Amino acid sequence: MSFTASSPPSASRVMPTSIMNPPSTPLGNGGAGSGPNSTGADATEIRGRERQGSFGGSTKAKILKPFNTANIKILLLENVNETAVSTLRAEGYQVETHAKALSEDVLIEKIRDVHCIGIRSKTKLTKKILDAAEKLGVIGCFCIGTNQVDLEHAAQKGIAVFNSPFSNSRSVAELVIAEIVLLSRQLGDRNIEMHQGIWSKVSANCYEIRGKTLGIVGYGHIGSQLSVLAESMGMRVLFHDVVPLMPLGTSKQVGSLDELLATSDFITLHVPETPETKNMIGEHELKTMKQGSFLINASRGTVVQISALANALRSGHLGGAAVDVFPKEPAANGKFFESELVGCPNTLLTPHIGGSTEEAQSMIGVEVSQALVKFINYGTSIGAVNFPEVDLRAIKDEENSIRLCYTHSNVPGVLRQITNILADHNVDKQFSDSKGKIAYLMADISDVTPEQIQDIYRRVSETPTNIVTRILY
Ligand SMILES: NC(=O)C1=CN([C@@H]2O[C@H](COP(=O)(O)OP(=O)(O)OC[C@H]3O[C@@H](n4cnc5c(N)ncnc54)[C@H](O)[C@@H]3O)[C@@H](O)[C@H]2O)C=CC1
Ligand SMILES: O=C(O)CCC(=O)C(=O)O
Repeated sequence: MSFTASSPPSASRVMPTSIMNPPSTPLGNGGAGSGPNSTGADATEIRGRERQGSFGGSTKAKILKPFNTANIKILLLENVNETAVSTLRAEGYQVETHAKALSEDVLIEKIRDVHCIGIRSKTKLTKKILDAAEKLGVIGCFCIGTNQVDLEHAAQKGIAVFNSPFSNSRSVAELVIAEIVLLSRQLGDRNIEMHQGIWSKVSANCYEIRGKTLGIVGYGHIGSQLSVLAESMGMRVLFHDVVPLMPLGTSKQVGSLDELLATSDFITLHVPETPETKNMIGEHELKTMKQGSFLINASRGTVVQISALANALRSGHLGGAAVDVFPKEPAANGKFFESELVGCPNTLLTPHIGGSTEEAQSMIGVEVSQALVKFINYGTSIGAVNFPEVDLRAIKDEENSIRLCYTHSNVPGVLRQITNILADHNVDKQFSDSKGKIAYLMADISDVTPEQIQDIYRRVSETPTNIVTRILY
């Protein structure tokens, strides 16, 4: 593709190369129809769309996008909600969907030439898989947890990762409330017996939850929502968290995990998967829990040692457990599930459905797909979990203005290089931030000719600290 002076007057155009190309990708490899003069079917569609941000007053904000959005390939796995599919297709992107997670081999093949991938909790985006991705610029986790992605490696490759921090929190909290009642009344076992034709009317060891103590481990979005719901049902709420947090209602933060375990009738886990939470609940912790108390895990499978839990249930030390997440989960519906917990007394097992409600999935689909569109079209990284968060006011709707998005190594001297490159241009506004080893700079530049755009692109992408350079216009 080449730049000519006769670019269409208001068609959105983007960087001189394909979107999120690796630094080594040569200029102009966008393929047929990807140049600024191309009249891709999406170009007219784009013009009518709502504009990002505003300048106030009557100044028109320019819609920035990759020039030919039909060239952008998005791979959505694990039955990502239709709201996401339609949002992304409405942008003109090519969207391929799969109901299941893919095997590693197939994923490596598929990820090679996509610019964006959307996953839920099953797809592991490891270093090996990320290294196979030649054009990947952004990952959408259509869930809360992001432990399935090698976040640091992604950042080092200039790949931003977005998630939905709280769209399914309420769904998880409601499931846990249901489980507290089910465990307390041994409903799982009664239900199994009835389906086997066994009538077993018992009240021994069945309790109301009113007045009982709920111990929440991890008082974040889910834990705190649960706290409110549990108190409204008459429970006393205690919690343990690594940071001091404002207790909601009459709940109380306790000094240690052991204190919480020793004083609660129900323990529920709502921590992320981290090195610190791996095997957080093992033999010692289960022994510390009260005789006849209950454990609920809807966080991540690695947080609980399954053998120790199975022993505590079979020995009768625990009165029951509800487990939604497992160290090894089948890749798809219909696949065989096995666990030492199968057959344990008063044990509710669910297939990682904490966040699986129509409401949550629909909200997640909208939230994450919008973040992806903003990153692809405008470079906005607000909300990214592994990336510096950068945004700028909308760019003025002027023919010759561009946005430079530069992901680079976070080392001294970079801004001096960029300032030198942009020294003779009119930089309207600029913002830069860093996170760990990488930094991200966004600059809006006006009054640039196509030749100058090429020159800026070339000089910035050739800086030794370059990770990814994009120019949106
Ligand atoms: N079963 C399911 O379908 C779902 C599971 N989840 C899981 O639940 C987890 C929690 O979700 P949110 O409440 O939204 O996360 P959050 O980030 O809002 O809260 C997590 C809390 O855990 C605390 N924490 C971290 N490490 C800790 C430690 N070692 N000890 C004690 N507290 C610690 C944090 O300080 C924070 O307050 C997610 O990371 C995800 O893995 C989330 C949604 C659905
Ligand atoms: O619904 C999913 O696939 C995953 C839910 C979950 O575990 C999360 O949001 O972290």
